Amino acid sequence: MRGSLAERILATVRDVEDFPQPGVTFKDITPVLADGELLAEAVQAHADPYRGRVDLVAGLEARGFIFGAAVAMELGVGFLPVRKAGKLPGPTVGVDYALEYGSARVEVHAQDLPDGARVLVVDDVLATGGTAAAGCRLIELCGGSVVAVEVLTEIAALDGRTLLEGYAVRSLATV
Ligand SMILES: O=P(O)(O)OC[C@H]1O[C@H](OP(=O)(O)OP(=O)(O)O)[C@H](O)[C@@H]1O
Ligand SMILES: Nc1ncnc2[nH]cnc12
Repeated sequence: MRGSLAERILATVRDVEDFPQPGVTFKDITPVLADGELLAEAVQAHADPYRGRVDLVAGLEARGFIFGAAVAMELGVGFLPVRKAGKLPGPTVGVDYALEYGSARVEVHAQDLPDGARVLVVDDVLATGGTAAAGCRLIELCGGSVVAVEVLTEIAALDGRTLLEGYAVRSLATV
């Protein structure tokens, strides 16, 4: 018998030990991308609660671009790439944040985010929550309002929801 969407996502995401550095168990979502049926179901599940409720989908680099752009198309709205530092030609607005393995900065083209836009933030993995929290802060700095944060997979032990307190966070599959 076919399992639930969450069970099938968890069975498909691949654990890679010691990547990108010793001690980290990396959640590799590429097998989900390779499964056309599961990918379509995941994108639809991400989009369903937000039909008519968002003006823009923001995807977090890099894997959030893949799911986010697909969700934006499913919702019939535009897509805003939230990029790592130095990738956008600008002018940009940016926020620094800490990662499970290092630190980083995310940036957007604020002129592509209309004032007051209702934004859905999409990524593949929620770990410490640093990336998603930085993305949410960035959208608010630019005058947008965050409707929710959608992730394919949440690593509950890393407690990402603490950094995202006050935001609606939904994960399709939690480990
Ligand atoms: O909740 P956090 O602890 O912030 O971690 C989650 C983030 O980490 C991964 O991206 P990564 O920074 O590895 O970048 P990449 O997608 O460009 O490889 C993942 O795709 C999320 O964006
Ligand atoms: N363990 C992990 N797997 C995949 N992406 C991550 N981002 C931060 N921690 C991660």
